[in-house]
Amino acid sequence: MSVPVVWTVAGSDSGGGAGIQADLHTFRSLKVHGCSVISTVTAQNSVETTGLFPLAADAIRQQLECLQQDMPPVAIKVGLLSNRQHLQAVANFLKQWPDTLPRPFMVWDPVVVSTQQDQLSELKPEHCAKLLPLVDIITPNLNELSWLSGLSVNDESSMCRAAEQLFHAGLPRILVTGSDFGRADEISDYYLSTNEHIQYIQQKLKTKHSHGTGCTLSSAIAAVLAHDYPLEDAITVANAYVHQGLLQAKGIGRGPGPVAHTHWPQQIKYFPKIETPELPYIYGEFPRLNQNPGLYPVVDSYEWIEKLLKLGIKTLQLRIKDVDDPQLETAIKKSIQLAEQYSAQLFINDYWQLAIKHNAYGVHLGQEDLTEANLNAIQQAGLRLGISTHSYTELLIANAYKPSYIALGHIFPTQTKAMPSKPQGLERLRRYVSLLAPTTIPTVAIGGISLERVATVTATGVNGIAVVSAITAANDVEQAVHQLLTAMDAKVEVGVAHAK
Ligand SMILES: Cc1ncc(COP(=O)(O)OP(=O)(O)O)c(N)n1
Ligand SMILES: Cc1nc(C(=O)O)sc1CCOP(=O)(O)O
Ligand SMILES: [Mg+2]
Repeated sequence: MSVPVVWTVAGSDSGGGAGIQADLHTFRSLKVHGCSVISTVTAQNSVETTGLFPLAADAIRQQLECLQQDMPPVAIKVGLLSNRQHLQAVANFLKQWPDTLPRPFMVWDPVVVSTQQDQLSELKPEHCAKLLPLVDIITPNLNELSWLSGLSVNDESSMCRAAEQLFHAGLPRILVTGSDFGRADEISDYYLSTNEHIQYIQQKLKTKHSHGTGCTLSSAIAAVLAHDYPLEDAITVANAYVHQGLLQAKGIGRGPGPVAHTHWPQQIKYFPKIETPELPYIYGEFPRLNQNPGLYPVVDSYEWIEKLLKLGIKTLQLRIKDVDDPQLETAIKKSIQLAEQYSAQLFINDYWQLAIKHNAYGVHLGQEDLTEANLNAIQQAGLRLGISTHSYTELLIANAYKPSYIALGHIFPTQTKAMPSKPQGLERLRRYVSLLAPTTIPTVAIGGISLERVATVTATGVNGIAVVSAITAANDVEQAVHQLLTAMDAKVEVGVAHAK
């Protein structure tokens, strides 16, 4: 597989902790090929900056043009631009991006002042208006946001006002980094666009070795995006990469040492808590499953439920998509009663009120349902809860509710449902399964899983495999169930189950 190319346009930090050096370390750790366009050479150590040597704007232009001829990027991170001419050179280059090349994703970290509080740039906020409409996201800290917007920012509402001002200037999105707004223990990055507000929250760390965090975060966002993750996941993984780097940072030099650069974050303890204003808060956890899901058919009628229970299936889902079906409540009620007789784990998709009313074993909800459904009521009624996820970000949101299982989809292309996200593939499934392992919450893979694919999916360590068409489109259902179970090496006898 080819390695994605990412560029950084930034200053050189002779101390090796920030700027171009931090960006290239990040790119290497996150497995992209990094190209570097140097804007300024700084004489800098961990204590002070003693010299700034901005290159001529023409040197920046030539580096950019030379790279474009041969190594076009998937994403570009822009850091230190020392003056108006630098900014103009980058803006002109982007404006003339040829239609023949895919447009790269642009991340701009507007660096003005160093960690040691040295002024690094002569840029004025009014110069920045030229670049704002050409980038996809900027990643300022609170001081930089204040500087850019000309507004004082000291709480969430002034932060949102400052962001609005930049949106009016043509900026589409912003990630405001490292804000605590007076909280003692937690620190947040806020992602804001005209219609979204996501907060990435971490425990505050005591380390002083945080040199290069802003550069590292923005270059990590560019690197993860280049691997074709959605933006909210690029931010999630970049946030975890920086948190891991802060925890592992060793002091080098007498001042603040550099963030450590290791590898793609793999442990859930490094990942942020994610909140949005719409997501409900609930305390406690949902009941555990009686057994791992194993083969988990998802079907749309009572008749299917009955057939599968008789074949020995122990975890299954009733997913009726016709809201006007006059038999809806009857089908749900009868399915719940029959599954109970077979001691099976039946999940009702979507209709959580009916599931509570008829005392179902569990409910399955999608991410968008989390904001609508009454999770407290489901929990109080003692029902299990399964939650769908399609990304790192959704997985972390689901995990915070301590559900009975977490579904990971869609793994392969599926004909059964129109999906807004891309198929995740086995490599991401493996990453998610191992990320969730310490939580002991069972995982279920779904989407495009056919008999031929079952063995490789099982090998990821996932605890359940949910299928629709592999069963409902089979000519011989009993044989399909038998083959799927055999492929999963499930120790369930087929065709002999009886109600208790
Ligand atoms: C096991 C399992 N995983 C995912 C889904 C999808 O649920 P949802 O996101 O609620 O979408 P719909 O099924 O309602 O279209 C599922 N049903 N089961
Ligand atoms: C209902 C559903 N939910 C998905 C998700 O990823 O959330 S994929 C999916 C369809 C699964 O059907 P099949 O096994 O026929 O591909
Ligand atoms: Mg649903």
